[in-house]
Amino acid sequence: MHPFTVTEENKPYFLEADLLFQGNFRENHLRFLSSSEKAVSGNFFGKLQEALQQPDAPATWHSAAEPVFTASKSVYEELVQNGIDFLKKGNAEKVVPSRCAQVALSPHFRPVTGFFNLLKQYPHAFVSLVSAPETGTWLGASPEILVVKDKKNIFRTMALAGTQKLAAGLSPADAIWRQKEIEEQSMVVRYVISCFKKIRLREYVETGPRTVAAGNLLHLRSDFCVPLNEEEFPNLTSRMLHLLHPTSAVCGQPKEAALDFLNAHENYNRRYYSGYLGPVNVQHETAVYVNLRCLELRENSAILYAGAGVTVDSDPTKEWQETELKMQTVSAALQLNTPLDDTATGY
Ligand SMILES: C=C(O[C@@H]1C=C(C(=O)O)C=C[C@H]1O)C(=O)O
Repeated sequence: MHPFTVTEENKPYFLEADLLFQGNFRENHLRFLSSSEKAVSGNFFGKLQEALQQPDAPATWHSAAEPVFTASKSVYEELVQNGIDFLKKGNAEKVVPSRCAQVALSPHFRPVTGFFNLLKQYPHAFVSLVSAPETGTWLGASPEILVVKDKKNIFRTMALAGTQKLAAGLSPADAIWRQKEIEEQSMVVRYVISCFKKIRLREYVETGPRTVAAGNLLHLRSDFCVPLNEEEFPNLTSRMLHLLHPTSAVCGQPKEAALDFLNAHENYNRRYYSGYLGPVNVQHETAVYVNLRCLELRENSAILYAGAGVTVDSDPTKEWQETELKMQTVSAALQLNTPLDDTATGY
């Protein structure tokens, strides 16, 4: 779990796994990787079932004490307008201002049920629930790969940007994009290629952009893949991870100028939102995702986070609406009074 920017309050944490299971949540469908894991799992699943069967027992999770600075519509629109003015002066090409909003939690809320709700609704997303004393508790359904290295030693990353609402009755293939979104996404493509260039890697395969659905939204996505040759490019995955983060999809372009703008104007702590998370070197696979479409749990509330790519052609009210739509992705997890549904848990 890695924050957007590393500071005294926001540190990266490597959380070591005690248990890895693959398959359906129901124990008879699980495949354990070792007998010791099976023993640990008995205890883990027993406690989990118990907690889920007693929805009125007091719920506890790790909750951070950081102050919360939410932005109203007018404050966020002003931030976007500041971003547009900053870009018009020629300081940068793109900035990604973000904000958070706080919503009350139902006393029946259970993080694990929220996790399963997200899993059911977004079968193609990276659905995660992380709870640790150091990070607090985060729940999310990310559509965006930062770096992947699969079992076949293929490296992958993507350029995801440009957002529109998925209209009822239409499929992603019917989407029509404006120049603003096409340019915004092509900046992310150029940024990914510039990272490959920094390490003199020319053998990547680029496909797209094509329209993809992520919950109620559509994005433009280009995919990059590199068959890994460890001799020529040792540690490519970790080198690319450090070069890519924060990408121009969540920060802006050029990176330093965009970061300066965000540090000076965003006026809140992103914490782990737009940082990254995911399994590292688990069974020879690494899958690190950008921490987007996420919420953070506090004692009696949830903090929703979202941002929007701003270029000189942006309209502050439309960018506000975009952040509202992005927040809806994960707030879907907050309708949590439904009992655990077995059919929702296969992955
Ligand atoms: C910044 C976010 O999303 C990113 C920004 C996008 C955009 O500006 O169109 C689209 C997808 C993500 O790369 C977010 O979800 O908070």
